[in-house]
Amino acid sequence: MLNIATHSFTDCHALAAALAERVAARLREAIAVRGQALLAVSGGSTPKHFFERLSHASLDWSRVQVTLVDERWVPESSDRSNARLVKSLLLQHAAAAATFVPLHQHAVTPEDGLAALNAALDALALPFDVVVLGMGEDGHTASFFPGGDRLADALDPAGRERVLPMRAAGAGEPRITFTLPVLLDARALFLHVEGEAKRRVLADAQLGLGAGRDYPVRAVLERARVPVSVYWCP
Ligand SMILES: O=C(O)[C@H](O)[C@@H](O)[C@H](O)[C@H](O)COP(=O)(O)O
Repeated sequence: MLNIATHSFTDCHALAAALAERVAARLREAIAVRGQALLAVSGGSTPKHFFERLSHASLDWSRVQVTLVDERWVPESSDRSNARLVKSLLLQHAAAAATFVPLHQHAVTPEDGLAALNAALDALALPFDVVVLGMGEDGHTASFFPGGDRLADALDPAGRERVLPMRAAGAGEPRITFTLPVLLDARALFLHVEGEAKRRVLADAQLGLGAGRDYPVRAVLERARVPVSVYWCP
Protein backbone atom coordinates (compact mmCIF):
# COMPACT_ATOMS: atom_id res chain seq x y z
CA MET A 1 0.00 0.00 0.00
CA LEU A 2 1.55 3.31 -1.10
CA ASN A 3 1.65 6.13 1.40
CA ILE A 4 0.22 9.00 -0.64
CA ALA A 5 -2.09 11.88 0.33
CA THR A 6 -3.57 13.65 -2.69
CA HIS A 7 -4.69 17.27 -2.55
CA SER A 8 -6.58 18.27 -5.70
CA PHE A 9 -7.43 21.85 -6.63
CA THR A 10 -9.56 23.25 -9.43
CA ASP A 11 -7.43 26.39 -9.52
CA CYS A 12 -3.62 26.31 -9.82
CA HIS A 13 -3.24 29.61 -7.95
CA ALA A 14 -5.12 28.09 -5.01
CA LEU A 15 -2.78 25.09 -5.21
CA ALA A 16 0.28 27.37 -5.14
CA ALA A 17 -1.05 29.20 -2.09
CA ALA A 18 -1.91 25.99 -0.22
CA LEU A 19 1.41 24.30 -1.04
CA ALA A 20 3.35 27.42 -0.06
CA GLU A 21 1.53 27.51 3.28
CA ARG A 22 2.24 23.80 3.95
CA VAL A 23 5.91 24.17 3.06
CA ALA A 24 6.25 27.36 5.11
CA ALA A 25 4.69 25.59 8.11
CA ARG A 26 7.26 22.78 7.85
CA LEU A 27 10.11 25.30 7.60
CA ARG A 28 8.84 27.21 10.67
CA GLU A 29 8.59 23.94 12.57
CA ALA A 30 12.15 22.98 11.64
CA ILE A 31 13.44 26.37 12.75
CA ALA A 32 11.55 26.07 16.04
CA VAL A 33 12.97 22.59 16.72
CA ARG A 34 16.47 22.73 15.21
CA GLY A 35 17.14 26.43 14.69
CA GLN A 36 17.45 26.00 10.93
CA ALA A 37 15.61 24.57 7.95
CA LEU A 38 16.67 22.95 4.68
CA LEU A 39 14.47 23.07 1.59
CA ALA A 40 15.06 21.40 -1.80
CA VAL A 41 12.87 22.49 -4.70
CA SER A 42 12.48 21.38 -8.30
CA GLY A 43 12.89 23.51 -11.37
CA GLY A 44 10.97 23.39 -14.61
CA SER A 45 7.85 25.37 -15.38
CA THR A 46 5.41 23.99 -12.79
CA PRO A 47 6.68 25.69 -9.59
CA LYS A 48 6.54 29.33 -10.73
CA HIS A 49 3.36 30.40 -8.89
CA PHE A 50 4.35 28.31 -5.89
CA PHE A 51 7.75 30.05 -5.72
CA GLU A 52 6.12 33.47 -5.89
CA ARG A 53 3.74 32.62 -3.05
CA LEU A 54 6.41 31.02 -0.91
CA SER A 55 8.71 34.03 -1.33
CA HIS A 56 6.24 36.07 0.75
CA ALA A 57 5.92 33.53 3.58
CA SER A 58 6.47 34.99 6.97
CA LEU A 59 9.28 33.04 8.64
CA ASP A 60 12.91 33.57 9.57
CA TRP A 61 14.38 32.99 6.11
CA SER A 62 17.87 33.85 7.38
CA ARG A 63 17.79 30.40 8.97
CA VAL A 64 16.75 28.61 5.77
CA GLN A 65 19.05 26.94 3.26
CA VAL A 66 17.53 26.45 -0.19
CA THR A 67 18.86 24.13 -2.85
CA LEU A 68 17.62 22.23 -5.90
CA VAL A 69 16.52 18.64 -6.21
CA ASP A 70 18.26 18.61 -9.59
CA GLU A 71 19.84 20.98 -12.07
CA ARG A 72 20.49 21.18 -15.79
CA TRP A 73 24.26 21.56 -16.38
CA VAL A 74 24.02 25.06 -17.81
CA PRO A 75 25.31 28.39 -16.47
CA GLU A 76 22.96 30.67 -14.60
CA SER A 77 22.82 32.95 -17.64
CA SER A 78 20.80 30.24 -19.45
CA ASP A 79 16.99 30.29 -19.51
CA ARG A 80 17.22 26.55 -18.76
CA SER A 81 18.97 27.14 -15.42
CA ASN A 82 16.91 26.07 -12.42
CA ALA A 83 19.14 28.23 -10.20
CA ARG A 84 18.17 31.25 -12.28
CA LEU A 85 14.49 30.39 -11.82
CA VAL A 86 14.83 29.97 -8.06
CA LYS A 87 16.81 33.19 -7.70
CA SER A 88 14.33 35.23 -9.70
CA LEU A 89 11.07 33.83 -8.30
CA LEU A 90 11.72 32.29 -4.90
CA LEU A 91 14.67 34.18 -3.42
CA GLN A 92 12.90 37.53 -3.41
CA HIS A 93 10.71 39.42 -0.90
CA ALA A 94 10.97 37.78 2.55
CA ALA A 95 12.81 34.76 1.10
CA ALA A 96 15.67 36.94 -0.17
CA ALA A 97 17.27 36.37 3.25
CA ALA A 98 17.63 32.61 2.64
CA THR A 99 20.99 31.04 1.76
CA PHE A 100 21.02 29.43 -1.66
CA VAL A 101 23.28 26.46 -2.36
CA PRO A 102 23.40 25.94 -6.15
CA LEU A 103 24.24 22.61 -7.76
CA HIS A 104 25.87 23.88 -10.95
CA GLN A 105 29.62 24.55 -10.67
CA HIS A 106 31.97 26.30 -13.04
CA ALA A 107 33.03 23.20 -14.92
CA VAL A 108 32.30 21.96 -18.42
CA THR A 109 30.64 18.70 -17.38
CA PRO A 110 28.87 17.55 -14.19
CA GLU A 111 31.62 14.97 -13.76
CA ASP A 112 34.24 17.73 -13.81
CA GLY A 113 32.24 19.72 -11.29
CA LEU A 114 31.46 16.87 -8.93
CA ALA A 115 34.33 17.34 -6.48
CA ALA A 116 33.60 21.06 -6.09
CA LEU A 117 29.89 20.36 -5.72
CA ASN A 118 30.43 17.70 -3.08
CA ALA A 119 32.59 20.17 -1.13
CA ALA A 120 29.84 22.81 -1.39
CA LEU A 121 27.21 20.30 -0.26
CA ASP A 122 29.06 19.80 3.02
CA ALA A 123 27.46 23.12 4.02
CA LEU A 124 23.98 21.57 3.87
CA ALA A 125 22.40 20.52 7.14
CA LEU A 126 21.04 17.23 5.75
CA PRO A 127 18.52 15.61 5.94
CA PHE A 128 16.17 17.89 4.06
CA ASP A 129 13.25 19.24 6.05
CA VAL A 130 11.21 19.63 2.88
CA VAL A 131 11.63 18.23 -0.63
CA VAL A 132 9.29 19.42 -3.37
CA LEU A 133 9.44 17.19 -6.43
CA GLY A 134 7.99 17.76 -9.88
CA MET A 135 7.25 15.15 -12.51
CA GLY A 136 7.49 14.90 -16.30
CA GLU A 137 5.04 13.19 -18.64
CA ASP A 138 7.64 10.45 -19.15
CA GLY A 139 7.38 9.58 -15.44
CA HIS A 140 10.70 11.18 -14.45
CA THR A 141 11.14 13.07 -11.23
CA ALA A 142 14.25 14.95 -10.10
CA SER A 143 16.63 13.86 -12.92
CA PHE A 144 15.60 10.22 -12.65
CA PHE A 145 14.86 9.93 -16.38
CA PRO A 146 13.69 6.70 -18.03
CA GLY A 147 16.79 5.33 -19.76
CA GLY A 148 19.10 7.67 -17.81
CA ASP A 149 22.72 6.48 -17.91
CA ARG A 150 23.08 6.57 -14.11
CA LEU A 151 19.43 5.79 -13.27
CA ALA A 152 20.16 2.51 -11.47
CA ASP A 153 22.91 4.19 -9.41
CA ALA A 154 20.69 7.15 -8.56
CA LEU A 155 17.86 4.90 -7.37
CA ASP A 156 20.12 2.38 -5.58
CA PRO A 157 18.90 2.12 -1.96
CA ALA A 158 22.48 1.30 -0.89
CA GLY A 159 24.02 4.13 -2.94
CA ARG A 160 26.40 6.36 -0.98
CA GLU A 161 26.56 9.38 -3.32
CA ARG A 162 24.57 12.50 -2.47
CA VAL A 163 24.50 13.67 -6.08
CA LEU A 164 25.13 12.03 -9.45
CA PRO A 165 25.43 13.22 -13.04
CA MET A 166 22.67 12.02 -15.37
CA ARG A 167 22.34 11.93 -19.12
CA ALA A 168 19.20 10.83 -20.93
CA ALA A 169 17.58 11.32 -24.30
CA GLY A 170 14.64 13.15 -22.70
CA ALA A 171 16.78 15.36 -20.47
CA GLY A 172 18.15 17.87 -22.95
CA GLU A 173 21.48 18.81 -21.42
CA PRO A 174 23.43 16.75 -18.88
CA ARG A 175 22.01 16.96 -15.38
CA ILE A 176 23.08 16.69 -11.81
CA THR A 177 20.62 15.21 -9.35
CA PHE A 178 20.34 14.37 -5.69
CA THR A 179 20.06 10.61 -5.39
CA LEU A 180 16.89 8.89 -4.26
CA PRO A 181 18.16 7.79 -0.81
CA VAL A 182 19.05 11.40 0.04
CA LEU A 183 15.66 12.70 -1.16
CA LEU A 184 13.81 9.95 0.70
CA ASP A 185 15.54 10.96 3.94
CA ALA A 186 13.48 14.17 3.84
CA ARG A 187 11.21 14.88 6.78
CA ALA A 188 8.46 15.98 4.39
CA LEU A 189 7.96 15.05 0.72
CA PHE A 190 5.72 16.91 -1.72
CA LEU A 191 5.00 16.06 -5.36
CA HIS A 192 3.67 19.02 -7.35
CA VAL A 193 1.94 17.92 -10.55
CA GLU A 194 -0.23 19.97 -12.89
CA GLY A 195 -2.36 18.94 -15.87
CA GLU A 196 -4.50 16.02 -17.00
CA ALA A 197 -1.71 14.20 -18.85
CA LYS A 198 0.48 14.14 -15.74
CA ARG A 199 -2.48 13.04 -13.61
CA ARG A 200 -2.79 9.95 -15.81
CA VAL A 201 0.96 9.28 -15.67
CA LEU A 202 0.88 9.52 -11.89
CA ALA A 203 -2.18 7.25 -11.69
CA ASP A 204 -0.35 4.64 -13.82
CA ALA A 205 2.72 4.98 -11.60
CA GLN A 206 0.58 4.51 -8.49
CA LEU A 207 -1.11 1.42 -9.93
CA GLY A 208 2.21 0.09 -11.26
CA LEU A 209 0.46 -1.22 -14.36
CA GLY A 210 1.98 -1.36 -17.85
CA ALA A 211 4.43 1.47 -18.44
CA GLY A 212 3.59 2.80 -14.97
CA ARG A 213 5.62 0.01 -13.39
CA ASP A 214 8.82 1.45 -14.85
CA TYR A 215 8.23 5.15 -14.32
CA PRO A 216 11.08 6.41 -12.12
CA VAL A 217 8.59 8.38 -10.01
CA ARG A 218 7.18 5.03 -8.86
CA ALA A 219 10.42 4.41 -6.97
CA VAL A 220 9.65 7.52 -4.88
CA LEU A 221 6.06 6.44 -4.23
CA GLU A 222 7.03 2.88 -3.33
CA ARG A 223 9.98 3.62 -1.11
CA ALA A 224 8.95 6.83 0.67
CA ARG A 225 9.11 6.48 4.44
CA VAL A 226 7.00 9.59 5.04
CA PRO A 227 3.69 10.21 3.27
CA VAL A 228 4.07 11.71 -0.21
CA SER A 229 1.78 14.74 -0.38
CA VAL A 230 0.65 15.07 -3.98
CA TYR A 231 -0.57 18.54 -4.99
CA TRP A 232 -2.49 18.53 -8.27
CA CYS A 233 -4.51 20.95 -10.38
CA PRO A 234 -5.72 20.65 -14.01
O1 LIG B 1 15.00 20.54 -13.90
C1 LIG B 1 13.98 19.92 -14.06
O2 LIG B 1 13.50 19.70 -15.19
C2 LIG B 1 13.24 19.41 -12.89
O3 LIG B 1 13.66 19.58 -11.66
C3 LIG B 1 12.36 18.24 -13.23
O4 LIG B 1 12.43 17.11 -12.46
C4 LIG B 1 10.95 18.81 -13.30
O5 LIG B 1 10.38 18.84 -12.03
C5 LIG B 1 10.08 18.02 -14.24
O6 LIG B 1 10.76 17.90 -15.47
C6 LIG B 1 8.77 18.73 -14.51
O7 LIG B 1 9.04 19.85 -15.30
P1 LIG B 1 7.94 20.88 -15.70
O8 LIG B 1 7.46 21.51 -14.46
O9 LIG B 1 8.64 21.84 -16.60
O10 LIG B 1 6.87 20.10 -16.41
